[in-house]
Amino acid sequence: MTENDTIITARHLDLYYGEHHALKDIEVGFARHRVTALIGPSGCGKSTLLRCLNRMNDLVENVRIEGEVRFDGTDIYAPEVDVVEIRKRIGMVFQRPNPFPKSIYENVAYGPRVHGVRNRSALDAVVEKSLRDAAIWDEVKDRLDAPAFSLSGGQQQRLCIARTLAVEPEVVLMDEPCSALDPIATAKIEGLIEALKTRYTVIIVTHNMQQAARVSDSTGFMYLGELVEFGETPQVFEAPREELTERYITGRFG
Ligand SMILES: Nc1ncnc2c1ncn2[C@@H]1O[C@H](COP(=O)(O)OP(=O)(O)OP(=O)(O)O)[C@@H](O)[C@H]1O
Repeated sequence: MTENDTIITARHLDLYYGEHHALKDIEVGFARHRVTALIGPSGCGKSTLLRCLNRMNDLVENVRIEGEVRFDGTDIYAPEVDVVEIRKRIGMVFQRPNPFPKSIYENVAYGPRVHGVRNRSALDAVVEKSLRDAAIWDEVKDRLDAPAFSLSGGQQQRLCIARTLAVEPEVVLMDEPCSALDPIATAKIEGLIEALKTRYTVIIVTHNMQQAARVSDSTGFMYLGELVEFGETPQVFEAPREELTERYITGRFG
């Protein structure tokens, strides 16, 4: 992979929660306009790695990060970096849908407003586009003023994706976005992820190996804070190079 194809690169990345060494010398490049899945047993560091990529771990007390994360060549941990700008360009969708206690419209308009869009027709346009891109426009277009909490869980998650897309990120990080959803809502989000990669780079943490195999182009397998294997998804699932990976994906673990 050339530097150009890689949008985010981690080099010699170590993370400590107090004494606990949660990420160990991670070296990885995430490809632009592709979907990358991070898999591995509970507690192996998937969410921690994901949160390092847009500095979400800054919000955690007692955390120490060493090494480098570069986004389009810029070291995102450099002192002069504007964290708000980084989180705008690298958005995040969480495990449980977390809409604001506001209307559907206001949830999506919030980010663009914070970033300076004031004009009502410009906001209307961005709200419609984001809801369309998140494949929920048809379901909500006649009730944009209804509370976000009146939507189903799956709809709320797509609304949260629309809210993330509204500030035009380049990368969308998803931390187990389907774990609180039923199979139908999950299928909708998986279809959406496939559609998003033409314009965005998606990095998704999932417990669900079938989901990783279905949605991703590349897969990273983590174990005890290390990135054990990283490669094209069919290779990782069908011909893993590492025995640990093979044991995990065939269910012969522990
Ligand atoms: N805020 C925190 N403070 C202290 N330790 C933490 C914190 N967050 C995570 N850890 C620890 O770091 C390790 C990695 O956690 P992380 O949540 O990244 O794993 P994970 O692979 O995403 O797990 P899961 O699949 O269960 O969500 C675990 O041992 C966890 O207990």
